[in-house]
Amino acid sequence: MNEQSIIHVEQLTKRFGDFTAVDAISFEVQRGEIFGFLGANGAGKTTAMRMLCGLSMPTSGKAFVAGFDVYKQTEGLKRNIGYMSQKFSLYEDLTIKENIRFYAGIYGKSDAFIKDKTARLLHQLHLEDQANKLVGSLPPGWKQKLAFSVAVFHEPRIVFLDEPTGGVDPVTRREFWNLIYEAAATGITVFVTTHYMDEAEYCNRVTIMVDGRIEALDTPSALKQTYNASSMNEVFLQLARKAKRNGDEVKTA
Ligand SMILES: Nc1ncnc2c1ncn2[C@@H]1O[C@H](COP(=O)(O)OP(=O)(O)OP(=O)(O)O)[C@@H](O)[C@H]1O
Repeated sequence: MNEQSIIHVEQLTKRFGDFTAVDAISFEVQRGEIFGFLGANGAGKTTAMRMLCGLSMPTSGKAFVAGFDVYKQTEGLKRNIGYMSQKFSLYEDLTIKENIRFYAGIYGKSDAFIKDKTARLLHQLHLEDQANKLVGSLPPGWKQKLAFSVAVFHEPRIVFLDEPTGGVDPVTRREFWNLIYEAAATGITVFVTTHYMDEAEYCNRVTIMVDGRIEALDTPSALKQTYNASSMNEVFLQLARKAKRNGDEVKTA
């Protein structure tokens, strides 16, 4: 395992019965990288990410995240990562401040840490005047920015983002990516799945999954060169066209 890698994955596989959702994938992610995880619907992105977060047991293969073994050290793993999905939402009937306190409390942060960091966070998001407003009253883009900030509040070594910007407008998506860059600049590694190809261009390296396998992995510029494409969208279409799955298979859990 490379000294600098924060994620090390070797032949990682997940089967549901006879169906192989993730098929022997291998890769490394370096500390501080913004690592994009792309693929058509049903390619296996969420399944792979859930295994890396210690939420789903692999069928076979190896994976270490922040030095923790995803088979045996899931508690340590969960304490050292942040996670945000499109479906993850803050508690709408709690205020902004209460949400922050609730999630920070889960990670066992001290009162002094929570107080100081909350003040800095509200300032960064320009939400000082709204701290006591219910989250349910915020526009969707603000909820997403707040959800991201809460996911990295405990200063994890790596944050997993599963389609974090689904359904938000391009300006808000751009602002969201500024938050991602700020987090990466503090040394947090970012592992992000997205369907937006402009966002793929913002990543340091990008993986494209097709039918459970890693079909390509490189920097956006190297991928464009390899596939003789002018945009990541073109690269993606060339690869995703090979897919036989359509993502409509029934999810059982
Ligand atoms: N619990 C499960 N039981 C059976 N099949 C599953 C289960 N979870 C996922 N799958 C199947 O595994 C495949 C990969 O699904 P996954 O959700 O990982 O894809 P994805 O790349 O994240 O897709 P999307 O972009 O639509 O979220 C799909 O065919 C899906 O139907």
